[in-house]
Amino acid sequence: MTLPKIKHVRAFVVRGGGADYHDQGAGHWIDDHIATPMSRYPEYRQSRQSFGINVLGTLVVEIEAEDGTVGFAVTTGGEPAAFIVEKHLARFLEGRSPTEYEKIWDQMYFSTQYYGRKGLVVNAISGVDLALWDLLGKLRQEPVYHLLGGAVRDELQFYATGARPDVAKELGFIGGKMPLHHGPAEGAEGMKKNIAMIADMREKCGPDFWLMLDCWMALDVDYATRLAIAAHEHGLKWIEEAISPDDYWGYAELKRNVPKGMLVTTGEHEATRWGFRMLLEMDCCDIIQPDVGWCGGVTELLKISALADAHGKMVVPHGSSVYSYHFVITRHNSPFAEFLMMHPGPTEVVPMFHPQLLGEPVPQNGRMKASALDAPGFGVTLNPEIAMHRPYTH
Ligand SMILES: C[C@H](O)[C@H](O)CC(=O)C(=O)O
Ligand SMILES: [Mg+2]
Repeated sequence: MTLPKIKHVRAFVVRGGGADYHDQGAGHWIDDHIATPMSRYPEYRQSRQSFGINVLGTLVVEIEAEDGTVGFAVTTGGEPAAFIVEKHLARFLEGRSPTEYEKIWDQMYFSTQYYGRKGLVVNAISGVDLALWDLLGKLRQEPVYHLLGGAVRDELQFYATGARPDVAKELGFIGGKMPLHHGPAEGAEGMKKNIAMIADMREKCGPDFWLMLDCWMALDVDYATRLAIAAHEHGLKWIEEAISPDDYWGYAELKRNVPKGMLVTTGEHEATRWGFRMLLEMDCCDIIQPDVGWCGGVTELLKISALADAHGKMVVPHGSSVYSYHFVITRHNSPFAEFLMMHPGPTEVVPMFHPQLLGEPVPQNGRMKASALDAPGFGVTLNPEIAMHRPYTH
């Protein structure tokens, strides 16, 4: 079957939540004194928005085929990513068949390598790649997870990320990952408060519920080691992204230092097979957590995942809603998925990328049937009510 060629690629910017899930209103748990690498500066400690965590906004990529079918995806990257998509990447797609995703990825990556390799540029590449898979699914009238090899289980099971693991337990999730609030600059007092929070949640959640801690790159190896040892007493399952993603050596040391049975996880700010090869070969962690909207898209995640499998490691993607669900359901080494609680409390399950997507499935009682993913492509549509801005054209 010959598919119609790609006619046009467009990039838009959207504000207010969605794929840029840190772009929330005042009082949201996700912006409440969470430890970051910027916490060493008192003026940027109380709120992550104060240092610009939400400065970019969401990138929307649309890819239109000659027959009028449109594939789309959302990720972060905002206006600078829109520039890269329109002015640089679009040329590698227009006039080509959507089946050529390998060659297209290769050309996007190597043409931008002199200023790219990670971060924003790979965000932009990921957005294009996901929009391409969405288009391919829509043209073939199949969900993306069928194109990736089909489901290896009947349903997904989820842990929840948010400030209320106790509520997550009541909502049926298998575990709760909470944000760390105080970094090394807040000294012994901050450490005491961090431990008290874990102890309090253990008390509220009972002995068996998984409890995890997200440190968002805020710590150093010494602090992370002391925190892990103290948290072990309260049954912490994993310590996540404890130090800088550039410090592979530090992660290897931390993994050797943590108490037996505690897992070290990282990777949401890592990109491409080459970045993850560093984490895997240096034995930096037990679980890798690529974000499919940031690591290079589905095309790259398949390679990262195969590499992890060969190293006997799990892949539990970071957030990323349907883009993660369609992948996780197809892989044995992705036995569960993350659900980022975007309710401000967070006391209710709301769609992760609300309000940008329509038809976005959510877990019920911590689970989601594979059949919830059966619509063509990634199975979602762009909400026509959101204000989209196209800053560049080509
Ligand atoms: C809660 C974390 O600080 C961050 O906002 C989300 C994250 O890293 C995760 O879901 O993992
Ligand atoms: Mg994280």
